[in-house]
Amino acid sequence: MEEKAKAEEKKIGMTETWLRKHRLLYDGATRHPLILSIRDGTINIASFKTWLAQDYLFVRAFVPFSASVLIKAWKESDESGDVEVILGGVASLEDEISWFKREANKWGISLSDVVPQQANINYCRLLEKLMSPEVEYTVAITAFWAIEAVYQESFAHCIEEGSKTPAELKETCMRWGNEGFGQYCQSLQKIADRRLQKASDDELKKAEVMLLSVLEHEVEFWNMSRGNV
Ligand SMILES: Cc1ncc(CO)c(N)n1
Repeated sequence: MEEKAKAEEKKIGMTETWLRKHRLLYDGATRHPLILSIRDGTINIASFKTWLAQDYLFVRAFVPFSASVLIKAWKESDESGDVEVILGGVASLEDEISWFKREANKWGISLSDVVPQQANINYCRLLEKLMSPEVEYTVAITAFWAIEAVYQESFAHCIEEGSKTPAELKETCMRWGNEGFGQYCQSLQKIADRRLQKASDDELKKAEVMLLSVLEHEVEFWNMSRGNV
């Protein structure tokens, strides 16, 4: 059966259909060894610091990307509520950047000296491609949702009952693992599903390929911290 029909029959969204189809890759992105090591308390702090420093650079690039999704929503969306949801995300990035600065300070990391690693450069390049006005809103919002959802699922796993996450890493996990962020991700997923339901086959294909690309970049991003293990 065609995927679109499958999604309609089971009354699940296109994004969920894709996550089931690409389960292995999704688990690779959300249950990475770095995340598992945070959860079981065996994390090497040097790995954490590498991730933190690299993610600060990523989030700086994520700001203009988020703004570009906001512009696409304003121009192309069939529902005005999308703008508010995305605006909420854009607005929270100022606090997020301040948090990265405080957290880096706590760990003795000088952010101005951080050099982006290849996986980070590659991921930021993908964000830049997505900022192009030629990229459809449906494709961009699918990527936006996936990027946020991977962090939500990953860090929520570290604060679940039974996890042995070290106390000094709990705040980091709460940042993306908290319920509010989870609800925000669900709002993004709903928008993506609504758009994908109306999308052409060509757009659907592009969005699915983009989802896979995001997941692959997320795995590579976590892998950067392996240099310290
Ligand atoms: C690499 C990466 N993916 C997703 C997020 C969530 O915004 C982040 N901060 N960094």
